[in-house]
Amino acid sequence: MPFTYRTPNEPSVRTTRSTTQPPPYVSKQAPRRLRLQDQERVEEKENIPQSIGMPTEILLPSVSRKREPPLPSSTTASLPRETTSSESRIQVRCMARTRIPTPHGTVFLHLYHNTLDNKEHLAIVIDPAQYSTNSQSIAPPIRSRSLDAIWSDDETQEDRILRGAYVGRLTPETRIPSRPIDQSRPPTDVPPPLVRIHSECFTGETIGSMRCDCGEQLDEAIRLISQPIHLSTSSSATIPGRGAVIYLRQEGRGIGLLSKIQAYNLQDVGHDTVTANILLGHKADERGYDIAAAILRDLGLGSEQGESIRLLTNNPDKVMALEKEGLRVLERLPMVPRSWRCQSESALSSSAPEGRKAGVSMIGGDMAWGVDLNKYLRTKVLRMGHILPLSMIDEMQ
Ligand SMILES: Nc1nc2c(ncn2[C@@H]2O[C@H](COP(=O)(O)OP(=O)(O)OP(=O)(O)O)[C@@H](O)[C@H]2O)c(=O)[nH]1
Repeated sequence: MPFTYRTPNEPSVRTTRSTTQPPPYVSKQAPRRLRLQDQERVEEKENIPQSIGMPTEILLPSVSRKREPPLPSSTTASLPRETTSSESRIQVRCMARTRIPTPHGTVFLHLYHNTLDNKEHLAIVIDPAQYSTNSQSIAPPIRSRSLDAIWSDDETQEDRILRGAYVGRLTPETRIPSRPIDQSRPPTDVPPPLVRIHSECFTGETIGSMRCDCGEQLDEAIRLISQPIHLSTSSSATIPGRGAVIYLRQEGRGIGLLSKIQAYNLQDVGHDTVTANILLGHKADERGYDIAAAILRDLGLGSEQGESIRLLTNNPDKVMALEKEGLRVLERLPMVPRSWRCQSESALSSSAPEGRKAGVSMIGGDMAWGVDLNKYLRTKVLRMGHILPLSMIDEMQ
């Protein structure tokens, strides 16, 4: 008996299936925008305040138990007065920041809460000059306004250190709490920071799946942002690389891991990544970038008061979404798959299947290549409008 996947707007598609299997799958998960509308209606009805109120648990003996206060006025005040998009509503707060050593150098992981969803979105800030003990950087430090704000009158130095509101290095001997930062940034000759908006991909980033290029892209973004910056004023002068990866918890282009796993099975029976989403009752892409924009503003990146940004992406939607949010994107830089750039036979391992190299797609790993990935990349270009030269991949066939 034929198996029919029904979707509200699409004609049904038939594949073959045994009669002993369960009834056809119909996704009960509405597209993201509809879900958010529903959530807003419930909030309005129940008059739930749009502040973020989570308790701060004790982690240090000297830190007192406190409720998290409402968003600091500095963050709210940084929002433009006239807004047409969601930016007037969404507020973010950096709850904690810490140093993470990586194969590409030191990064600062920032964990954010927001007033739109209950996910913990992240910012990976690459600005090692802040960590350096000996240099006075000529570039403005990339810091979170909400993290550096004073959260309450009785906030102690220990509270601030615990949540990462410190400057320089944190050591057993050195603990220098940060101060609230000035909104304005003096203009500099330093090139605008590199920024990537990255969407969560458990399969690609955690278990090294080569169905997609997500793991490699995350690694490549951190690597690129960490590269020293050559200053135009002098051919030899460089400063440490600086920028940020905004890591959004929008697994599977916003459809969630369950649906993405089902979509992979649809891909194995012959559909591409776009059709698979649609057959499950989703849109090809259900992501939003309003939270990313709010986080960037909080970091002083792309906002009126901050620096403009250079965005690492092949996806024109991301550039448009940020510009619609009022952010200043000076330039788009492509994310060309490593295997496309490194086409010689010797560059592809002969020992591993499909040219896979050890550590591929993990942070600090090598390049990914394979039949599934090839299909995925092609579909992104041909059906999702991603800007990549397909001629490069064709030369590899
Ligand atoms: N639904 C679905 N999501 C996928 C699939 N493969 C990867 N993803 C998700 O796709 C997201 C990444 O989006 P991509 O379309 O690869 O790239 P992008 O972020 O739009 O564009 P770039 O900035 O150029 O990388 C992550 O959330 C992944 O979990 C798939 O086959 N189906």
